[in-house]
Amino acid sequence: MSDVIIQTVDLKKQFQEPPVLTGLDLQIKAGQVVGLLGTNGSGKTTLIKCILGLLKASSGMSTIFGQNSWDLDAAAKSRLGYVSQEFALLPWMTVQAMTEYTGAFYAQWDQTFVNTLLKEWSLNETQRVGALSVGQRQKLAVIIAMGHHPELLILDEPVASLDPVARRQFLQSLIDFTEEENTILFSTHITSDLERVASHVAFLDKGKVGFFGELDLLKQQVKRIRITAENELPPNLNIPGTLRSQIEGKHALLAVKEFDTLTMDIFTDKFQATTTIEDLNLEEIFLELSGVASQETGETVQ
Ligand SMILES: Nc1ncnc2c1ncn2[C@@H]1O[C@H](COP(=O)(O)OP(=O)(O)OP(=O)(O)O)[C@@H](O)[C@H]1O
Repeated sequence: MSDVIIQTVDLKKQFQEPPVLTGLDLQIKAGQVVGLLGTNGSGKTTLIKCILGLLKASSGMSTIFGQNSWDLDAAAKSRLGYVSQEFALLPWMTVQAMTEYTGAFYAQWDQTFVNTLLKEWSLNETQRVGALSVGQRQKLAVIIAMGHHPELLILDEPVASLDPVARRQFLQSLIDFTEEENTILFSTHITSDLERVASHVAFLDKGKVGFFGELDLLKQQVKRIRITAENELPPNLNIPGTLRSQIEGKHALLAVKEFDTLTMDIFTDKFQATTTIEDLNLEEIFLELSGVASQETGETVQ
Protein backbone atom coordinates (compact mmCIF):
# COMPACT_ATOMS: atom_id res chain seq x y z
CA MET A 1 0.00 0.00 0.00
CA SER A 2 1.31 3.44 -0.90
CA ASP A 3 2.09 5.74 2.00
CA VAL A 4 1.18 8.83 -0.06
CA ILE A 5 -1.96 10.31 1.49
CA ILE A 6 -2.32 13.57 -0.45
CA GLN A 7 -0.86 14.31 -3.85
CA THR A 8 -1.32 17.21 -6.20
CA VAL A 9 0.42 17.56 -9.55
CA ASP A 10 0.41 20.80 -11.53
CA LEU A 11 -2.80 21.82 -9.76
CA LYS A 12 -4.36 25.02 -11.07
CA LYS A 13 -7.37 26.97 -9.86
CA GLN A 14 -8.56 30.22 -11.29
CA PHE A 15 -11.67 32.14 -10.27
CA GLN A 16 -10.72 35.24 -12.18
CA GLU A 17 -7.43 36.98 -12.98
CA PRO A 18 -4.90 36.36 -11.50
CA PRO A 19 -5.13 32.59 -10.92
CA VAL A 20 -4.93 31.44 -7.28
CA LEU A 21 -3.12 28.11 -7.77
CA THR A 22 -0.68 28.21 -10.66
CA GLY A 23 0.60 24.63 -10.99
CA LEU A 24 0.98 23.37 -7.46
CA ASP A 25 2.84 20.15 -6.62
CA LEU A 26 2.48 18.68 -3.15
CA GLN A 27 2.98 15.26 -1.66
CA ILE A 28 2.03 14.47 1.92
CA LYS A 29 2.88 11.07 3.34
CA ALA A 30 1.29 9.01 6.11
CA GLY A 31 2.10 10.29 9.58
CA GLN A 32 3.23 13.74 8.50
CA VAL A 33 1.81 16.72 10.36
CA VAL A 34 1.95 19.52 7.83
CA GLY A 35 1.45 23.18 8.68
CA LEU A 36 0.24 25.18 5.70
CA LEU A 37 1.52 28.75 5.72
CA GLY A 38 0.85 31.63 3.37
CA THR A 39 -0.18 35.24 3.44
CA ASN A 40 -3.87 36.24 3.37
CA GLY A 41 -5.32 35.36 0.00
CA SER A 42 -2.38 33.13 -0.99
CA GLY A 43 -4.76 30.23 -1.62
CA LYS A 44 -4.63 28.01 1.48
CA THR A 45 -8.41 27.52 1.70
CA THR A 46 -8.65 27.11 -2.08
CA LEU A 47 -5.97 24.41 -1.98
CA ILE A 48 -7.64 22.61 0.93
CA LYS A 49 -11.00 22.68 -0.85
CA CYS A 50 -9.49 21.39 -4.11
CA ILE A 51 -7.74 18.58 -2.21
CA LEU A 52 -11.03 17.63 -0.51
CA GLY A 53 -13.00 17.78 -3.77
CA LEU A 54 -15.16 20.66 -2.47
CA LEU A 55 -13.90 22.86 -5.30
CA LYS A 56 -13.20 21.66 -8.82
CA ALA A 57 -9.65 22.42 -9.92
CA SER A 58 -9.28 24.26 -13.25
CA SER A 59 -6.66 21.68 -14.30
CA GLY A 60 -4.05 19.32 -12.89
CA MET A 61 -4.39 16.39 -10.56
CA SER A 62 -5.31 16.00 -6.90
CA THR A 63 -5.72 12.74 -4.99
CA ILE A 64 -6.44 11.58 -1.45
CA PHE A 65 -5.61 7.94 -0.56
CA GLY A 66 -4.87 7.51 -4.27
CA GLN A 67 -8.42 8.50 -5.29
CA ASN A 68 -9.23 11.50 -7.43
CA SER A 69 -10.30 14.29 -5.05
CA TRP A 70 -13.34 15.13 -7.16
CA ASP A 71 -14.62 11.52 -7.09
CA LEU A 72 -13.89 10.36 -3.55
CA ASP A 73 -16.04 7.37 -2.62
CA ALA A 74 -17.87 7.00 0.71
CA ALA A 75 -15.14 4.75 2.12
CA ALA A 76 -12.48 7.38 1.46
CA LYS A 77 -14.67 10.12 2.95
CA SER A 78 -15.13 8.06 6.12
CA ARG A 79 -11.33 8.10 6.60
CA LEU A 80 -11.29 11.92 6.54
CA GLY A 81 -11.94 14.63 9.11
CA TYR A 82 -12.30 18.26 8.06
CA VAL A 83 -12.95 21.54 9.83
CA SER A 84 -13.60 24.47 7.53
CA GLN A 85 -13.37 28.14 8.44
CA GLU A 86 -17.18 28.23 8.45
CA PHE A 87 -17.75 25.08 10.60
CA ALA A 88 -21.42 24.33 9.87
CA LEU A 89 -23.21 23.14 13.00
CA LEU A 90 -26.89 22.75 13.85
CA PRO A 91 -27.82 25.52 16.32
CA TRP A 92 -30.97 23.91 17.76
CA MET A 93 -29.16 20.78 18.95
CA THR A 94 -27.42 20.40 22.27
CA VAL A 95 -23.67 19.80 22.19
CA GLN A 96 -24.21 16.14 23.13
CA ALA A 97 -26.93 15.63 20.50
CA MET A 98 -24.74 17.27 17.85
CA THR A 99 -21.90 14.84 18.51
CA GLU A 100 -24.19 11.80 18.58
CA TYR A 101 -25.98 12.94 15.42
CA THR A 102 -22.65 13.24 13.60
CA GLY A 103 -21.52 9.91 15.02
CA ALA A 104 -24.48 8.18 13.39
CA PHE A 105 -22.81 8.80 10.01
CA TYR A 106 -19.60 6.97 10.97
CA ALA A 107 -19.22 3.25 11.61
CA GLN A 108 -16.07 3.80 13.70
CA TRP A 109 -17.38 6.74 15.80
CA ASP A 110 -15.84 6.87 19.29
CA GLN A 111 -18.34 8.64 21.58
CA THR A 112 -16.23 7.90 24.67
CA PHE A 113 -13.28 9.73 23.11
CA VAL A 114 -15.61 12.60 22.10
CA ASN A 115 -17.03 12.87 25.63
CA THR A 116 -13.49 12.97 27.04
CA LEU A 117 -12.55 15.81 24.69
CA LEU A 118 -15.76 17.72 25.54
CA LYS A 119 -14.75 17.57 29.21
CA GLU A 120 -11.10 18.43 28.58
CA TRP A 121 -12.08 21.38 26.42
CA SER A 122 -14.69 22.58 28.96
CA LEU A 123 -17.71 22.29 26.68
CA ASN A 124 -21.06 21.81 28.42
CA GLU A 125 -22.80 18.91 26.69
CA THR A 126 -26.27 20.16 27.65
CA GLN A 127 -25.85 23.61 26.12
CA ARG A 128 -27.49 24.45 22.77
CA VAL A 129 -25.01 24.81 19.92
CA GLY A 130 -26.61 28.12 18.93
CA ALA A 131 -25.77 29.58 22.34
CA LEU A 132 -22.05 28.75 22.12
CA SER A 133 -19.46 31.45 21.57
CA VAL A 134 -17.48 31.43 18.31
CA GLY A 135 -14.48 29.86 20.07
CA GLN A 136 -16.66 27.19 21.72
CA ARG A 137 -18.22 26.36 18.35
CA GLN A 138 -14.78 26.06 16.84
CA LYS A 139 -13.78 23.63 19.60
CA LEU A 140 -16.91 21.57 18.97
CA ALA A 141 -16.27 21.48 15.21
CA VAL A 142 -12.73 20.20 15.81
CA ILE A 143 -13.93 17.53 18.27
CA ILE A 144 -16.57 16.38 15.81
CA ALA A 145 -13.95 16.13 13.06
CA MET A 146 -11.78 13.92 15.29
CA GLY A 147 -14.55 11.67 16.66
CA HIS A 148 -14.05 8.85 14.18
CA HIS A 149 -10.22 8.88 14.49
CA PRO A 150 -9.77 9.88 10.85
CA GLU A 151 -6.58 8.76 9.14
CA LEU A 152 -6.39 12.20 7.58
CA LEU A 153 -7.43 15.34 9.44
CA ILE A 154 -7.60 18.64 7.54
CA LEU A 155 -8.09 21.82 9.53
CA ASP A 156 -8.46 25.27 8.02
CA GLU A 157 -7.26 27.73 10.66
CA PRO A 158 -8.43 25.59 13.58
CA VAL A 159 -7.25 27.98 16.31
CA ALA A 160 -8.36 31.29 14.80
CA SER A 161 -11.02 31.91 17.48
CA LEU A 162 -9.44 30.12 20.41
CA ASP A 163 -8.01 31.84 23.48
CA PRO A 164 -4.44 30.92 24.54
CA VAL A 165 -5.61 28.29 27.05
CA ALA A 166 -7.90 26.63 24.53
CA ARG A 167 -5.17 26.78 21.89
CA ARG A 168 -2.82 24.95 24.22
CA GLN A 169 -5.44 22.28 24.92
CA PHE A 170 -6.15 21.97 21.23
CA LEU A 171 -2.47 21.58 20.37
CA GLN A 172 -2.03 18.95 23.09
CA SER A 173 -4.99 17.01 21.69
CA LEU A 174 -3.46 17.28 18.25
CA ILE A 175 -0.13 15.98 19.59
CA ASP A 176 -1.97 13.05 21.27
CA PHE A 177 -3.84 12.48 18.04
CA THR A 178 -0.61 12.24 16.04
CA GLU A 179 0.50 9.42 18.34
CA GLU A 180 -2.12 7.36 16.50
CA GLU A 181 0.08 8.03 13.43
CA ASN A 182 -2.61 10.01 11.68
CA THR A 183 -1.81 12.48 8.94
CA ILE A 184 -2.71 16.12 9.53
CA LEU A 185 -2.80 19.14 7.24
CA PHE A 186 -3.64 22.40 8.96
CA SER A 187 -3.44 26.02 7.92
CA THR A 188 -2.58 28.66 10.46
CA HIS A 189 -1.15 32.12 10.85
CA ILE A 190 0.20 31.35 14.32
CA THR A 191 3.71 30.17 13.59
CA SER A 192 4.52 29.33 17.22
CA ASP A 193 1.65 26.79 17.22
CA LEU A 194 2.93 25.34 14.00
CA GLU A 195 6.41 25.00 15.51
CA ARG A 196 4.94 23.05 18.42
CA VAL A 197 3.12 20.38 16.45
CA ALA A 198 4.12 20.30 12.79
CA SER A 199 6.72 17.91 11.43
CA HIS A 200 6.64 19.61 8.05
CA VAL A 201 5.84 23.01 6.59
CA ALA A 202 4.26 23.79 3.24
CA PHE A 203 4.67 27.42 2.32
CA LEU A 204 2.39 28.81 -0.38
CA ASP A 205 3.85 31.46 -2.59
CA LYS A 206 2.56 32.79 -5.91
CA GLY A 207 0.16 29.88 -6.30
CA LYS A 208 2.80 27.21 -5.81
CA VAL A 209 4.51 25.47 -2.93
CA GLY A 210 7.52 27.72 -2.34
CA PHE A 211 8.92 25.37 0.28
CA PHE A 212 7.92 21.93 1.48
CA GLY A 213 9.99 20.05 3.97
CA GLU A 214 10.86 19.38 7.54
CA LEU A 215 10.66 22.32 9.87
CA ASP A 216 14.26 21.81 10.99
CA LEU A 217 15.47 21.81 7.39
CA LEU A 218 13.71 25.11 6.74
CA LYS A 219 15.45 26.58 9.79
CA GLN A 220 18.81 25.32 8.58
CA GLN A 221 18.31 26.82 5.14
CA VAL A 222 16.93 30.28 5.85
CA LYS A 223 19.41 32.48 7.68
CA ARG A 224 20.17 36.12 8.26
CA ILE A 225 23.74 37.17 7.56
CA ARG A 226 25.51 40.28 8.84
CA ILE A 227 28.55 41.28 6.84
CA THR A 228 31.31 43.77 7.55
CA ALA A 229 33.89 44.10 4.76
CA GLU A 230 37.30 45.79 4.59
CA ASN A 231 36.13 48.05 1.77
CA GLU A 232 32.87 49.42 0.40
CA LEU A 233 30.60 46.60 -0.81
CA PRO A 234 29.11 46.57 -4.34
CA PRO A 235 25.35 47.22 -4.65
CA ASN A 236 24.71 43.58 -5.62
CA LEU A 237 26.51 40.80 -3.76
CA ASN A 238 25.21 37.97 -5.98
CA ILE A 239 24.80 35.47 -3.18
CA PRO A 240 22.55 32.62 -4.37
CA GLY A 241 19.10 32.40 -2.81
CA THR A 242 19.09 35.98 -1.51
CA LEU A 243 15.63 36.91 -0.29
CA ARG A 244 16.48 40.40 0.86
CA SER A 245 19.57 42.55 1.10
CA GLN A 246 20.35 45.88 2.71
CA ILE A 247 23.78 47.22 1.84
CA GLU A 248 25.26 50.36 3.36
CA GLY A 249 28.93 51.05 2.66
CA LYS A 250 31.02 48.29 4.22
CA HIS A 251 28.04 46.72 5.95
CA ALA A 252 25.32 44.43 4.67
CA LEU A 253 22.38 42.54 6.12
CA LEU A 254 21.05 39.67 4.04
CA ALA A 255 18.37 37.03 4.34
CA VAL A 256 19.11 33.94 2.26
CA LYS A 257 17.01 30.86 1.64
CA GLU A 258 19.67 28.37 0.60
CA PHE A 259 22.36 29.01 3.10
CA ASP A 260 25.58 27.09 2.61
CA THR A 261 28.93 27.64 4.26
CA LEU A 262 30.96 27.17 1.07
CA THR A 263 29.37 30.18 -0.66
CA MET A 264 29.91 32.21 2.47
CA ASP A 265 33.61 31.22 2.65
CA ILE A 266 34.12 32.29 -0.98
CA PHE A 267 32.35 35.56 -0.29
CA THR A 268 34.32 36.19 2.92
CA ASP A 269 37.63 35.71 1.04
CA LYS A 270 36.58 37.86 -1.91
CA PHE A 271 35.58 40.87 0.18
CA GLN A 272 37.82 40.23 3.18
CA ALA A 273 34.70 40.35 5.22
CA THR A 274 33.64 39.08 8.61
CA THR A 275 30.23 37.47 8.67
CA THR A 276 27.81 36.57 11.42
CA ILE A 277 25.13 33.99 10.71
CA GLU A 278 21.88 34.42 12.65
CA ASP A 279 19.18 31.80 13.16
CA LEU A 280 15.59 32.89 12.54
CA ASN A 281 12.42 31.71 14.18
CA LEU A 282 9.56 30.49 12.00
CA GLU A 283 7.74 33.81 12.09
CA GLU A 284 10.85 35.63 10.86
CA ILE A 285 11.37 32.97 8.18
CA PHE A 286 7.76 33.36 7.10
CA LEU A 287 8.18 37.14 6.82
CA GLU A 288 11.38 36.74 4.83
CA LEU A 289 9.88 34.15 2.45
CA SER A 290 6.78 36.29 1.98
CA GLY A 291 8.96 39.22 1.04
CA VAL A 292 7.40 41.45 3.69
CA ALA A 293 10.32 41.59 6.14
CA SER A 294 11.77 45.08 5.99
CA GLN A 295 13.54 47.81 7.88
CA GLU A 296 10.20 48.31 9.66
CA THR A 297 11.19 45.43 11.92
CA GLY A 298 13.75 47.81 13.38
CA GLU A 299 16.76 45.93 12.04
CA THR A 300 19.90 47.88 11.48
CA VAL A 301 22.49 46.89 8.92
CA GLN A 302 25.47 47.33 11.23
N1 LIG B 1 -15.40 31.38 -4.61
C1 LIG B 1 -14.52 32.31 -4.97
N2 LIG B 1 -14.77 33.14 -5.99
C2 LIG B 1 -13.86 34.08 -6.38
N3 LIG B 1 -12.66 34.25 -5.80
C3 LIG B 1 -12.35 33.45 -4.76
C4 LIG B 1 -13.28 32.44 -4.30
N4 LIG B 1 -12.68 31.79 -3.27
C5 LIG B 1 -11.47 32.37 -3.08
N5 LIG B 1 -11.29 33.36 -3.98
C6 LIG B 1 -10.07 34.22 -4.10
O1 LIG B 1 -8.94 33.37 -4.11
C7 LIG B 1 -7.86 33.96 -3.41
C8 LIG B 1 -7.35 32.99 -2.36
O2 LIG B 1 -8.32 32.86 -1.35
P1 LIG B 1 -8.16 31.81 -0.17
O3 LIG B 1 -9.36 31.92 0.70
O4 LIG B 1 -7.85 30.46 -0.73
O5 LIG B 1 -6.85 32.38 0.57
P2 LIG B 1 -6.25 32.01 2.01
O6 LIG B 1 -4.79 31.81 1.83
O7 LIG B 1 -7.00 30.88 2.63
O8 LIG B 1 -6.51 33.37 2.79
P3 LIG B 1 -6.68 33.69 4.37
O9 LIG B 1 -5.34 33.48 5.01
O10 LIG B 1 -7.08 35.11 4.38
O11 LIG B 1 -7.75 32.76 4.93
C9 LIG B 1 -8.38 35.27 -2.84
O12 LIG B 1 -7.97 36.33 -3.68
C10 LIG B 1 -9.90 35.10 -2.90
O13 LIG B 1 -10.54 36.33 -3.12
